[in-house]
Amino acid sequence: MSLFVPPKPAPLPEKPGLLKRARLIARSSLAVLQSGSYAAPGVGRMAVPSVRGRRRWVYQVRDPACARDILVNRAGDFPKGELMGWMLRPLTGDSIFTTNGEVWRRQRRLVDPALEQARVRESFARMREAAETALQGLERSAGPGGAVRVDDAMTVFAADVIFRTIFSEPIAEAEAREAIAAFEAFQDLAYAHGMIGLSGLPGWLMPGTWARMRAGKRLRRVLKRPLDRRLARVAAGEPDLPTDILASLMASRDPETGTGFSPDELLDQVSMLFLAGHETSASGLAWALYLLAEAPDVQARARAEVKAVVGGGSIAFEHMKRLGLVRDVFREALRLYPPVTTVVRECARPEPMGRHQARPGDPLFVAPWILHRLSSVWPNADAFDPDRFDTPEGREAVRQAYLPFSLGPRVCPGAAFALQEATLMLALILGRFELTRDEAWPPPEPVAKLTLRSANGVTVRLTPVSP
Ligand code: HEM
Repeated sequence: MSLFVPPKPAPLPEKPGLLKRARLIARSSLAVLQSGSYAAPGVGRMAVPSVRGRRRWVYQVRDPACARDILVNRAGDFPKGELMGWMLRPLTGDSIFTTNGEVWRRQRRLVDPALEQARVRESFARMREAAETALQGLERSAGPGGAVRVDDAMTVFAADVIFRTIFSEPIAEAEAREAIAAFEAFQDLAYAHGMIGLSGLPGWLMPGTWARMRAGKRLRRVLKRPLDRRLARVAAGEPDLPTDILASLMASRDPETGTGFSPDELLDQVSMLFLAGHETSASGLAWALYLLAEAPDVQARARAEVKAVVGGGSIAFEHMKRLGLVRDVFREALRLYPPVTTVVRECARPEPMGRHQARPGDPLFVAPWILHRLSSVWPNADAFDPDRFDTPEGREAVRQAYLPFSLGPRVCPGAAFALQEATLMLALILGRFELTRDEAWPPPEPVAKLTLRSANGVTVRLTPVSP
């Protein structure tokens, strides 16, 4: 069986000048990652323009052992940088995503119970409602064999899932549009500001700083409405309140200090869950659908699995663990197209990085994008091969260099949630449609901002299949 090998983005031009480099990085952080090799582990570095006179280096970590040291073994020595906090603060406040030290540890202790396995199981029915709504939308936009922008459809779906599982209410269409538009404006500016910020330019001098703050506020307003409704119901002592992620966040008490989240902190955490939980899942799903459309053999086998497991009835939580191939399709999409292409940390003190000496404050780009494609670790690294997870070589490669959800103490607490929502959505789509390439659509152009997207969207033809 021949495997589908998606085209890799073009490598960086040989020795681009500083301005050209700045333009490439402002468009996509893949420019930093693509400057290194996909063949062998290593740590590279790239100069970025600096306004502070002294040359600034960004380190590109594509060595599995070094990545593990930074994220797992010595995580405390490589905190998140203030630049990321500044970039995201207008949307997520001082939430778990950007804090460090004791503040982060307390937040993590309070957030973990909201996303633990049992709660993910409880969320299944709400995820299925959102998936059914998304399917109806796909049916309407596809018609027979029509081309559909599946990246847009998956963004609305993932936003709806987050809304329903946090608040136990669907997101109204107008609110979804408002939230997604605000988020997109925010993400473009936040990314550009983060990259420009590497140069040391103060935020108040960057064009678009106010627009980023306004976009963050707009999105927070959408999320504050259902939060206020719930706080009012709790204050009124209403019985039978929903048991959902918000209820868990409100009830959470830090076992060490006995404190819970204040209403302002709740808004920060809810906004952070919206940011961390919808763009990433939407990105992974869109790439998975693209890969399935290009790999008819894998698609047919995955559809047969769905039919064998679910039969003609409604999909249930109990089916999830038997949808192994569908799940591996998603895991393989996360390998080739990790939604978080770069996990960014900084040095707290001088550190040897490969052949170089990094200085305190130097940014480290730990790169799932490259680690997942290292030809010295992954057999047939560039091919779409979901069966690899079932082979001894594949399992070894996963152990060494598979980190779509990061690793260590700051590993994504939403991983089980994301795998469940994606397996469910893919299974429902496979049961309802055959996916084929849209010949009018040029191959996708991966562009990494806060998450990995395709510059020209992801379009797939959907043809209804008989049940
Ligand atoms: C395919 C989907 C997802 C992917 C690929 C993903 C990936 C990641 C990665 C790589 C990180 C580490 C970022 C860093 O350290 O800089 C992270 C952190 C995080 N993710 Fe996810 N994520 C996904 C879905 C979700 C979902 C659905 C939720 C919540 C419902 C979530 C909540 C979080 C939170 C709260 C953090 C911060 C953890 C901390 O710093 O302690 N993620 N995610």
